[in-house]
Amino acid sequence: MKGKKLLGLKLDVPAQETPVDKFLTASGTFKDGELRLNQRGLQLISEETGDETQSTNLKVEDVQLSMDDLEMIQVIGKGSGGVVQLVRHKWVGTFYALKGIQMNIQESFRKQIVQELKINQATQNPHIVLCHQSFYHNGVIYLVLEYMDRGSVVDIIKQVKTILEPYLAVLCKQVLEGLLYLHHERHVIHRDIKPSNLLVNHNGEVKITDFGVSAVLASSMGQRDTFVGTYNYMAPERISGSSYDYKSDIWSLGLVILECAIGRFPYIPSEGEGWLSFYELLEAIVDQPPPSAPADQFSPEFCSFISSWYAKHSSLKLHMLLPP
Ligand SMILES: Nc1ncnc2c1ncn2[C@@H]1O[C@H](COP(=O)(O)OP(=O)(O)OP(=O)(O)O)[C@@H](O)[C@H]1O
Repeated sequence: MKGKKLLGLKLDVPAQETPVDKFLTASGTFKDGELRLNQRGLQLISEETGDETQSTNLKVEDVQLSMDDLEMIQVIGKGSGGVVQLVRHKWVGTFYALKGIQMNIQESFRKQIVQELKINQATQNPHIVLCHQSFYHNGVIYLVLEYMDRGSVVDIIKQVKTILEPYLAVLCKQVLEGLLYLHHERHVIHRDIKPSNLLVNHNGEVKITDFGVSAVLASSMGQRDTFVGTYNYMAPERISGSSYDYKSDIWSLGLVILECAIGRFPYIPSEGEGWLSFYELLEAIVDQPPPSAPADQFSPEFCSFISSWYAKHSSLKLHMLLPP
């Protein structure tokens, strides 16, 4: 492997895992400064003294959910952190996606996850999957997420093989609006834009999920088996260890859009035999010219959109990509 530019690649060997109970109080609570996470959810300790008799118009999401309130319907997905299940609120009938994250990881990552949960729950935008609540139960942190009933873009590609340009324009616009919100209003980089993190519902709405928490999990897992899936869509500057910023999310989205158009991951190994190693793929992303849309299959506008995206991902501003 040539790998000159990969010198900065960081592959942290996970430190010895510490048992979960080391970070719990006797009542089964995570505490990190002002933040507390237990079966009753994520709370700021200073908020607990508030006058709880004030709220008159409670919605189900305003009442802290626990495992007892939820009926498991079926498993709908599995990620590196754990399983995602479709659940129904027993009394109200609302459906949610319940995502479990195993907390048998290092304390520093656990703390980061709790911090990220706080940002997640404060994030409200039509193009970001809503995280209603979170709670801790038997060694697992559960996120109660808005249920996206058409699954992810991975499921859509499996069904339709390729997505036509007009639909791609709609998908792209919605994801860009979500990113615009994350970057400009929340000042966070998603870090893990990929097809399985773009979810769709029956109204045709596309929403970004998994910001923050999944990036922490990805770094906590280092080179475990999930590493490949997580890093495929990384921008070259991230792989080579240079500083990266909001524009790295744009690179990843460009790759996803091209994948949706051509029906396969845009980088192909030169020998046609599959990647010899994961590092070969990383090297290709760093060294090879960025993939392009085949001119004989796509409109000139789409081809130029993709090539200008890659060419300028380090200098583009998000609003330049959005139609007026
Ligand atoms: N809110 C949701 N509504 C409907 N389905 C969901 C929801 N969240 C996740 N899923 C489904 O569960 C799958 C697994 O999601 P999860 O976020 O755990 O992992 P991932 O993004 O696929 O992979 P990784 O953990 O490596 O990032 C998704 O691909 C999607 O199909």
